[in-house]
Amino acid sequence: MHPQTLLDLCAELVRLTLKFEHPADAVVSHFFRDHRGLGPRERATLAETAYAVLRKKLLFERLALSGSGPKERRLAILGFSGSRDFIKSVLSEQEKQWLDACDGVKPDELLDQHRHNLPDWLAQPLKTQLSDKDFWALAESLNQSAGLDVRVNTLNSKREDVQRELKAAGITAQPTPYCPWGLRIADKPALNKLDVFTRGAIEVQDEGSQLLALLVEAKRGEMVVDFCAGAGGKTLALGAAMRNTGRLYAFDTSAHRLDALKPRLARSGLSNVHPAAIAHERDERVKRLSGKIDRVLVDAPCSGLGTLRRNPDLKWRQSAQAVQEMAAKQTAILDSAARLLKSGGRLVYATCSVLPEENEAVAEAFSAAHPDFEPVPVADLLERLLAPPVAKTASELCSGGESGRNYLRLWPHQHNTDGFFAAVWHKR
Ligand SMILES: C[S@@+](CC[C@H](N)C(=O)[O-])C[C@H]1O[C@@H](n2cnc3c(N)ncnc32)[C@H](O)[C@@H]1O
Repeated sequence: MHPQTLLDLCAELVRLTLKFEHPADAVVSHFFRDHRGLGPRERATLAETAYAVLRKKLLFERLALSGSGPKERRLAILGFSGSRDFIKSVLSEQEKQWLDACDGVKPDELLDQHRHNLPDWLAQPLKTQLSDKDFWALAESLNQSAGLDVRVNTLNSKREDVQRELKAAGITAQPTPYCPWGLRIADKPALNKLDVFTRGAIEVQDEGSQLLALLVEAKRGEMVVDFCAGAGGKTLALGAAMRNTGRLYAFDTSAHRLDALKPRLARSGLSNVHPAAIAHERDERVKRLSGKIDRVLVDAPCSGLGTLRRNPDLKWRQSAQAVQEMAAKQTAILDSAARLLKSGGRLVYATCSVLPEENEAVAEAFSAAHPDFEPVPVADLLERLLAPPVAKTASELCSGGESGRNYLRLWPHQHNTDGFFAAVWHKR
């Protein structure tokens, strides 16, 4: 494809994603369906350019002020994911001079917002939680793309065997640093055609997500509920931990998301999973199981702001008000899901948000309102669940409470996972 045509397409895709009418990944997929002739490299350039603009929107809009021509073209030039020489081959003299001037701008000449590229309502609570050094490290890491982790299906495979099999296919994979089920894959190759994938030995899943499922510690023969199961990333991990025994209910209000679980279940070899679409968190099905369940995972709907490496558009599509509304929803879901537990059972509340409003605040309000639920320090659990030698460093994954051990708190810049939170209770 001629570079000029590619740049025009990049500008068009940037225009469409910046409308924020739909999630960026949906806009990109739709665009590719409308342009079927695009090759894999062109698709990669287009998607990465649009994502680069979403990541650095504030900086690029500031730099674009001094250019000329359509704004989306200027943004696409700044975010273009190919080489500078390639893009310059199609720019006018004026555009080249402007781009050189932009490349020459030094970070210390910029306002903070143009360096961190976060909306104020999000930057403020992050600055409150983190040291200055950590805040800037986080901002930097959120502007990188995420790595590729897989969870090995321990029902039918061993991690070291899968690692060897991937190596034979030319793919380098290392055990994830914390989770005993995970492999971190180098260079993000396509995995879905590999035998190891089609026969259900691996599922793509961030190490942080794997750790949330690990905290449930689901066991053989138990009754377990994955209350917000979605497409079942954690359901599959729980089912394997239960060794395909007992009963694992996968609830969600979205039948559409649960449908996406079905092919994954078929690959996994699990037959102990019972997906069920519920109308809302107080659905009859939930009431019927009240007091009967050993373990409940509430992987709550949230702002998703821990996943900005993958979904950079969320910082522009979410708002402080939406987060507040989300926190009310999370509280209602957690309250309702807790009723499922029998005494001695375990409740795990999790989000992929980095905001205390959706995390510690929800957990602390729940503890205060439910004296029959005893908070379990997550660091204690991890010391037992992680393999040595990382088990000794479990507290580095945690924060909250006087000892700093109460909650799981994963950060992209520290743990190389998405941002995650988890709180755990034991029902007395
Ligand atoms: C964070 S996602 C779940 C991701 C999933 N657990 C996984 O590992 O792939 C949250 C899910 O909660 C579901 N949800 C929203 N409101 C709900 C409710 N009131 N009761 C149950 N699920 C709900 C959403 O449809 C969404 O699938």
